[in-house]
Amino acid sequence: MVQIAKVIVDVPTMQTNSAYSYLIPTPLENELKIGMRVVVPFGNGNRKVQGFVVAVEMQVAPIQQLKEIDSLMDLEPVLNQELIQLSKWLASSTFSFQITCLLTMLPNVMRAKYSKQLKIVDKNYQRQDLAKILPESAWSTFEPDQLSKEQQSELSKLREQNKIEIVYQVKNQAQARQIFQITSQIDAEEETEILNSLRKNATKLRELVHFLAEQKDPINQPVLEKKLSVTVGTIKIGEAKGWLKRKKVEQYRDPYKEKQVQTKPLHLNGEQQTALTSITTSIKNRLAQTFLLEGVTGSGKTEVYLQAIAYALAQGKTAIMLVPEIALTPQMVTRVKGRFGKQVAVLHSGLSDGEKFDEWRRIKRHEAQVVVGARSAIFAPIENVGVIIIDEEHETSYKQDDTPRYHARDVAKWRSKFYNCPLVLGSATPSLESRARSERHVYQLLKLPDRINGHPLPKVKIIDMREELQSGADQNFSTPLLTAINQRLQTKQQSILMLNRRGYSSFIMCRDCGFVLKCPNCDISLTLHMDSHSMKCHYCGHEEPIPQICPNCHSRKIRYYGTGTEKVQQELQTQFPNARILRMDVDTTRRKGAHERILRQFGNHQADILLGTQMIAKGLDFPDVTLVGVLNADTALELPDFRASERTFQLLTQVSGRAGRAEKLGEVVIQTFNPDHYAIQLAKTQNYENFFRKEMYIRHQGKYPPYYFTLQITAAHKEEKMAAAKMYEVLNELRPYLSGTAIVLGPTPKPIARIKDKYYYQIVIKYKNEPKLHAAVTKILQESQSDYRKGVQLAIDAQPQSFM
Ligand SMILES: Nc1ncnc2c1ncn2[C@@H]1O[C@H](COP(=O)(O)OP(=O)(O)OP(=O)(O)O)[C@@H](O)[C@H]1O
Ligand SMILES: [Zn+2]
Ligand SMILES: [Zn+2]
Repeated sequence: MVQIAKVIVDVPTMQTNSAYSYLIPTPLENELKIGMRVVVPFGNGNRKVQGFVVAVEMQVAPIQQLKEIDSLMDLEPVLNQELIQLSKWLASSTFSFQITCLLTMLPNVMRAKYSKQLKIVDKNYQRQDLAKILPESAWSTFEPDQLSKEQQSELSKLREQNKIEIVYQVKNQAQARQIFQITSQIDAEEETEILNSLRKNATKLRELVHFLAEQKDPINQPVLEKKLSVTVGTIKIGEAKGWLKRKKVEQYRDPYKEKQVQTKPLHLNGEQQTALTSITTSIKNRLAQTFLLEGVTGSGKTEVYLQAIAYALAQGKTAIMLVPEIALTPQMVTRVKGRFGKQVAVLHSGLSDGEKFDEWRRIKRHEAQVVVGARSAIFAPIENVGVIIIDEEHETSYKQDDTPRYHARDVAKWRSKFYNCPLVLGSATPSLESRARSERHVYQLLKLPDRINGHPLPKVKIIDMREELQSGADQNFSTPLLTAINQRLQTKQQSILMLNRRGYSSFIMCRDCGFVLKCPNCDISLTLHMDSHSMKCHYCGHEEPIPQICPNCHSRKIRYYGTGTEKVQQELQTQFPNARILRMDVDTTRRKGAHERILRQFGNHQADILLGTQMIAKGLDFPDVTLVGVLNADTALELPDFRASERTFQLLTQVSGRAGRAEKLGEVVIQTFNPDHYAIQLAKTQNYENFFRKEMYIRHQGKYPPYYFTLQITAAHKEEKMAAAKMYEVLNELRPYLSGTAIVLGPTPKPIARIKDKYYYQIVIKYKNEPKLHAAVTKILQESQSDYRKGVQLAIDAQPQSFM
């Protein structure tokens, strides 16, 4: 019998979902664990590649010669058994490779080529002893694959005993920042004695002694320095006299170190209480139930989440809470941290790699019990989960648009089953899929139909821009909107204005020949940006100077068309010279912390108007905002997509919900060229239930989700005919496996047929029940590996968010 490790290898050009067997070298037999990364020889040339150990088995000595594990990349598992199991399911359900899924679950620093260091973490463990195993010179650029198996084994044991660890050297941030922690060595009795021995005018020393006599808990040196305004010198005297002990401790980078205001649970209203009780009952009874919490904007969903988390913690469990990408996170993080303080770990894309890694380690070491984060936080290495919450569950950002193309909701469901804990999906405008599932009692529907304290929903006015323009109004601002803004300025209330297009104007056109300046790499017009004085492509980032004469006919009559946030800001300022305007879009929030700053300024009344793209539509809770204006409600409606109405309704309802959340009444003005469209009409009354029924009818007619499942397959190539040919080939291969009830759309070019100099062709399959489809597509995926060399990229998206 021999010990065999099953390893999923990382070979990008030859990916497979099956694990390879490797012999475990004797010195590593006890140290190699499932979930560690290893270096193994692979292929004929015995090239060294990294891989994940996913199983360890005893086998009768195999007939063919097995290769040996080369070395351990980790001294401890980086993924636990649950996550390894999850990766397998994820690979299958998203048609991707297991290695891609495993890597997706790790923080960036562990994926990239950062250098590693060996650190002693147990202060009782001696440097000399470690030096016996490995010379100190090898600690700072620690490369496990350069070591003998015996050395690796020894180090692994030390890690297990928590004496050492591997740290990653993150650019310009020393890994694991160290600070001194101070522990008092004196008590009240000694205080008098010591004070008597000190000179009267040694004020600082006396203060220090007095402080130490009362301070029982360890305190960080910087905090102490500030508190007593003493110098390091004074503290060192204290150390020399034996009044205190100083010890180096690791300080995590804390992106939210500013003091959080501690908040207490609010007294719930009846509906909140009913919803909470359903959830806590599931937590208590360990039921993997999915709840859909449908509550109008401002109905207090967040408070229900917080109390459900509190309940889970009280039961000795942990919690995961997902929030949509970054825009919403600052306010939400503040609210969760305000309730649970240090127990919270935050994971989202706004953090640096180092910060994310620190938070990830805190979770892994069970130092954090609540994880709040964006999509990928669903892979947090947290255990013993008691409740999972997905706020704004309808948000598209929960679906990753690159491999693995997973939806966080599906991963959450898997983990909820694994831990037998409830999953709570919350929204004022649930996705049609989720709402339909609650109709069939797959999910349990919980409703919060009213705003807190009986505050009414804001009054919504729909403005027909066709009429407005005929009566000579401004392009961007109707008379009623201008009047409403003016009123707010007079009464010192705040306004939020949304325009779903950034930049200055959406395109430029020659009035003589109709020429529109397009991106050379994509089938899309370039957007004018005044602040950078350039034309930019929002798809590939291409940038070029603003043309003064038409490149086509050399006419000088080049005009700007369409409006972006930049131009509106300028016009708004002209209309209201004294108004203080903040702009929030991708361009103004590129820098780290910019989001937080803009929102803080608005919250502090340093501005009257917050103007932005859809980024400002969700989650914001500012009591003095009484006006919300939507400058153009039609941008989403015009897209050739089956979800266009759903997106429009959701966006309008969400953004309307920002108005009148506290005592003062709210008003919403929506400008549109399609005032009769049902998505806009129903957003007027914010009647989700009516919208749901109407939209379900239309989806049923069109055979779209949630009545049908969908699968999108896309081929990309530099040459259009190659992309098209591949799609026809795929379709021919699939046909025999499809039943007569499946509907195939395409092959067709994508609505934007060319992006970044590649042509895209797609097919969409709509189906109800196709038992052979999964296997057939998996096979096509495996075979497509060989197309890589021909430059054809195949992408498979199960249940895509749109067909665009
Ligand atoms: N039981 C309660 N008593 C008093 N105030 C409450 C209660 N529950 C929530 N609130 C307050 O009401 C406001 C709206 O609540 P919250 O932000 O949780 O609503 P929401 O449903 O999550 O909103 P949205 O979906 O619009 O983001 C908040 O300021 C919150 O502090
Ligand atoms: Zn021209
Ligand atoms: Zn482009």
